[in-house]
Amino acid sequence: MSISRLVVGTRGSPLALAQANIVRDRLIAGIGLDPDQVVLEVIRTTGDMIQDRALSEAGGKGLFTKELDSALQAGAIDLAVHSAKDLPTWLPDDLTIAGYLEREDVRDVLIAPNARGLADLRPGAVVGTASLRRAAQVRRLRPDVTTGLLRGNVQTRLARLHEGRFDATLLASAGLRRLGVADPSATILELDEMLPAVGQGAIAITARTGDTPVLAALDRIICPDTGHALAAERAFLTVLDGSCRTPIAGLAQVRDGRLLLRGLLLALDGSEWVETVREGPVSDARALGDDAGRDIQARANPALLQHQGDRN
Ligand SMILES: NCc1[nH]cc(CCC(=O)O)c1CC(=O)O
Repeated sequence: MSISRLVVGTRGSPLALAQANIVRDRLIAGIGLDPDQVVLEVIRTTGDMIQDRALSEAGGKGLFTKELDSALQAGAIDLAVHSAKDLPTWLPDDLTIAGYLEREDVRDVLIAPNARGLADLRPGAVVGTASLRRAAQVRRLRPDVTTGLLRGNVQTRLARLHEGRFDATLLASAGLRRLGVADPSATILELDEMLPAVGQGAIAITARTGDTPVLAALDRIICPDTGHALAAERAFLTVLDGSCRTPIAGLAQVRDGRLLLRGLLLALDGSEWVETVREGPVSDARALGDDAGRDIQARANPALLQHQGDRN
């Protein structure tokens, strides 16, 4: 069965639209559709309407996906584009992750008008972020630094920072690149100081389970190595339950059929952490992730895991 029209569901934020347009361009080039055969359908999610609270207090990641899931289930869209980072570990049975585009830069960036890195922040600096993972890793290296809630889309956060309320903020390099933002105050953070979130830098595409024509079309634009990396990272996160109140970082990198996975769990204030590394063939991706999660579970101070299962 050949495809005559594809409806791509996306959130309406500038980053979401940029990502949906990347997928749309790939579909047009990859399966030879006319531009007018691939249309974007913008869907507002609950998460887009919450500006004042940390997401961890408002109910977690599913807030960005629920409405897109419903649109897929209702047949209003044929595929949905997500930041893999914001995709919950659990999906409804009738939906599936068709795959991921080739991953962008996975690293985080420090945006600080007066500092060239974490070590260079003034004593007692205030870093704005809504990410427990970023806050914990900043405080691991700089216990003197305090963190304050700064959320909203990328442009909002940059605007608040440059108003002078914070000394610095952290953003994903991938998002800045996709938005074409080149902030002169940006310094890339290396993986040893700031391990990214599971899925960071990857664009995920979901579709209906068993929708063969759509899944076959998506097969032609997805990146298998990113799929292996994400399988390991998501298995890792699933073991630890990825509670929004537990800072967790994880990154798998694939080279020549081998996968290297790093996982990290931290105390909220960065005073304690447990890390683990697994290496093996990509065919074992899920098992490596699972194993890494269990290793952290076994070695972590139980107090670090106490928020497990909090997610609703
Ligand atoms: N939670 C918001 C979000 N989801 C994905 C990205 C960046 C793009 C990516 O990681 O692929 C961002 C912004 C940020 O963290 O700076």
